[in-house]
Amino acid sequence: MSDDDFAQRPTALREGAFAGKVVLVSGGGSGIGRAAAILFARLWARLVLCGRDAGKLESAGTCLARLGADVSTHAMSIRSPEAVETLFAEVVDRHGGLDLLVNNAGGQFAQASIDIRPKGWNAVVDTNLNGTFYMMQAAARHWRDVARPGCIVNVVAAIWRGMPQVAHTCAARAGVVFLSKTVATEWAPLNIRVNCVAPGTIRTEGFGNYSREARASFSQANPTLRTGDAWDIAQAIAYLGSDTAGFITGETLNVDGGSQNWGDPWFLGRPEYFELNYAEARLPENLEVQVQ
Ligand SMILES: CCC/C=C/C(=O)SCCNC(=O)CCNC(=O)[C@H](O)C(C)(C)COP(=O)([O-])OP(=O)([O-])OC[C@H]1O[C@@H](n2cnc3c(N)ncnc32)[C@H](O)[C@@H]1OP(=O)([O-])[O-]
Ligand SMILES: NC(=O)C1=CN([C@@H]2O[C@H](COP(=O)(O)OP(=O)(O)OC[C@H]3O[C@@H](n4cnc5c(N)ncnc54)[C@H](OP(=O)(O)O)[C@@H]3O)[C@@H](O)[C@H]2O)C=CC1
Repeated sequence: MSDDDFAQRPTALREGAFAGKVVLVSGGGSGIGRAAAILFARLWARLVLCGRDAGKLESAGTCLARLGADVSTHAMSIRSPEAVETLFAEVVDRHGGLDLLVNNAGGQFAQASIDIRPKGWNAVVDTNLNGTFYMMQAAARHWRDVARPGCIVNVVAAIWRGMPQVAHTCAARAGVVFLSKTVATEWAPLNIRVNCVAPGTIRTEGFGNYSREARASFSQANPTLRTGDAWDIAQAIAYLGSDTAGFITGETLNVDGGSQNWGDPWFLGRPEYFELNYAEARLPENLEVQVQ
């Protein structure tokens, strides 16, 4: 899907639903974050994008400005608590405050958990769990200090049956889900809602990090036997971030084509051990009798 497609795709959300609201999307330069930013621009939000790669952010910023959005871009890493603090100071300075934080930045590399080294484990947990927490905490402190309501949507993953070959990200995303449930209660008195969206396999630029075999498994990893696209996730994010979802907090919305129930994505390809061969399967003797 291209920017132009996302600028045209139908959406259930009301035009102007985010008029006057400031929305911060981390990882807004590509994939799901970029699609979400385009949707928010179409709903009249003012936008803040952050990510590490200034070039990606600039390109997304140009696209959003073309759609008429007031947008600022900030090259930084969510892994640095100091950079997060600076980001929020810049947002307040430039936009006067924040209404919705979309924690979409994240990622991982595929590796058997038995081989993951401490630096790699820490890099993934630091981005997906710690970085997400720094952003959530900075947003909550801002809303507490200015006595205004706020809303957070965290993009996690469909972790419910484990994620073989990306154990680090599975552990980190599980952390974010339960962190979200926890602070949804703690921060309710501050009028802050906190929810998650759990994507299944969604074809984005991020797929380029995986082998052809892995990508083939992604497209058959749910009962619909296809991948989702960034617009599917963008709409779920916008719904949970909107006033329409005002009575929803501490929830995780799965947008996964049913992968919770059936399907197995393999980030390095399916190991031979898991290749099923019903024709040659040996049946237990008593079952053999019933079958005859
Ligand atoms: C559910 C369906 C599908 C889901 C799809 C998506 O999510 S798509 C969307 C998601 N998009 C993405 O996932 C985008 C890509 N992912 C990222 O950018 C990740 O955030 C990151 C953590 C890999 C980069 O963090 P960073 O900048 O800190 O990385 P760094 O380069 O400095 O490495 C630090 C250490 O990590 C280790 N290590 C790293 N790579 C590999 C590897 N291939 N192999 C083995 N190990 C690897 C290594 O120990 C390395 O240290 P070393 O040995 O080099 O001294
Ligand atoms: N596509 C899929 O199938 C699924 C995706 N997800 C998750 O959805 C989110 C979006 O992924 P997707 O759009 O597919 O892939 P992308 O790789 O396009 O998006 C990841 C984004 O995160 C940003 N990012 C990564 N690390 C940091 C950091 N330390 N600080 C700031 N920004 C960072 C990247 O920007 P930059 O490079 O500029 O830093 C990039 O824009 C990710 O969290 C991903 O893991 C979850 C399940 C499935």
